[in-house]
Amino acid sequence: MSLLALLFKKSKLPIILAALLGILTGACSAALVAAMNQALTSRTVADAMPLMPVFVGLAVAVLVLRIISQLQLASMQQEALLDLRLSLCRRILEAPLRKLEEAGPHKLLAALTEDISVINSTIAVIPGVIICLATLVGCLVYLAWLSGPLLGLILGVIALVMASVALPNRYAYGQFFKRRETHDAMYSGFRTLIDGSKELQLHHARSEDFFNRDLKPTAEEVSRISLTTSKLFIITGSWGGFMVMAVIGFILFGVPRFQEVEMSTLAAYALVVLYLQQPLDGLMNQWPNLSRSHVAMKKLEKLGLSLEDPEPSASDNGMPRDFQRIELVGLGHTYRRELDGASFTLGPIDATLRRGELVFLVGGNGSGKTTLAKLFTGLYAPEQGELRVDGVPVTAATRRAYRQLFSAVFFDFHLFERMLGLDHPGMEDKARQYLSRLQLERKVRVEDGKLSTVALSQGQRKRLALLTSFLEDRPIYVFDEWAADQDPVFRELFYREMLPALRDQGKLVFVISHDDRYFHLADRVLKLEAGQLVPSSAPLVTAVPA
Ligand SMILES: Nc1ncnc2c1ncn2[C@@H]1O[C@H](COP(=O)(O)OP(=O)(O)OP(=O)(O)O)[C@@H](O)[C@H]1O
Repeated sequence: MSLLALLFKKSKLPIILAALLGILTGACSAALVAAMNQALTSRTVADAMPLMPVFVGLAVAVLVLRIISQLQLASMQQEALLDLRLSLCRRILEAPLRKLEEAGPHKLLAALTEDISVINSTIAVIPGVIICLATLVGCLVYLAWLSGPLLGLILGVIALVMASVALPNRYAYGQFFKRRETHDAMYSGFRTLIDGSKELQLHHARSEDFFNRDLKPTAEEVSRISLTTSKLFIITGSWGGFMVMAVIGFILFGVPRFQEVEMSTLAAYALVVLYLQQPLDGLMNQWPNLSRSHVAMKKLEKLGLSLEDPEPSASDNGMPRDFQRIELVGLGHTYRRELDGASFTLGPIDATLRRGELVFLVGGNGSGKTTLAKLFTGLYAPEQGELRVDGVPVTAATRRAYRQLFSAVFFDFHLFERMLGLDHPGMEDKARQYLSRLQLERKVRVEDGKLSTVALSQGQRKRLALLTSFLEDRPIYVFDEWAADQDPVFRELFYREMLPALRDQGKLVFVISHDDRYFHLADRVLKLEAGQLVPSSAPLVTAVPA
């Protein structure tokens, strides 16, 4: 969808109003040039004098209309930009996790910053473009009134001029695409620069290698393409200016060869074309912006983050919180790597998990535990099989509601400073109790629904993530190697007290673990090997169920 179409869809009335004002401005501009022409072709100065009030009136009308239409579009521009930004953020919030993982954080970051700012700068020029177009049309109507056949000739020449700049502009559009792709690579470099700062600072040769072979070439490529397109637009812009002169030359010296025209008509034509130079220049100068925004829109669409109105999302409610069992029926997922064609397949997995159960999921690195947890929690839509809650299948329409049954702390968890969505009465008191139980009360305070700090050790941050998860009070808990970076005291607390306490509250507790010292505490142990459930040799296993 083009930017203009999108804007029109989002704010029809302001756009129509601004366009009408722009058209009126263009019409007055054309009338102004007609008045100038009439004054210039008057036989005496006295003959021209009655035109003065018309001229002044039109000049003031153009001024006032231009200001009103620009102001109108300026406020619409900010509204539209805010709308675009927020709808992109909402798109990301609602996009399937797999899609976001496939895109990668650098591409999302580039979309949020680069594409949105390009679209913003284009919205900023739209008022000018509308006025230029309206002036152009108004002047053409005036030319048609002066002489129809002559207008036909002029339009032919203008079409030739447009064709001569269309090809280089097309090439520039391709270059914009290339530059935008290189931007993604540059953002990926920026992420490495920030996320890998410890590793880069500890190894000078690595840091130099990264700078010279990764970062610098992509930054240079972006700069090279930008320079090429800038040069191209400078040349086509100047060429356009030259062609206006060529058209005037054609009017003055070429047209009389083809047909008989009065010199006064030719002079009027030359004057109008000269007057048109400004809007034509304006249009030519805005061309790069329009092309870049088109590329940005295409890029957003490619990411699957089209800015059109999102589908109405399913309600968060509608899943019975008092369910008794969740069934995993032939559940499967495959990761495919485009580069080398390698793939990993999890499943088909069949299992039944019940409320009030403490289930451990174990297996070697890369056996598919986290992937299974993502399928189980509804973060991934199953490619194969389905989930059932008390026998009722989870569908695309109910998946979001299904996810609200879960509280999870993944291995790569994110800790929010604010207790988002948890402002129920007594929350802060409860949080303080958990803080003391997790021995964090001297490090962190909870005030106004906010943690006083999250700048803590990794183990402490994970304890805070656990606290948030307890406050959520959901019927199902998923912990992905939570205890991996805890000291022995907290491991004991976690496995021997906290998990059984959750189970005793009737929660379904699903724990990914490598801590074989605690496997015997589970009601059941599910074991994964190369994406398949296999019988587990861990103690106290009550068979892998179907
Ligand atoms: N986002 C992803 N894109 C592509 N492949 C992935 C992705 N995540 C995991 N994989 C592949 O899927 C396989 C299973 O990964 P998963 O993270 O589920 O294993 P795991 O059992 O949790 O491993 P670990 O114990 O190391 O955390 C891995 O071999 C990996 O190659």
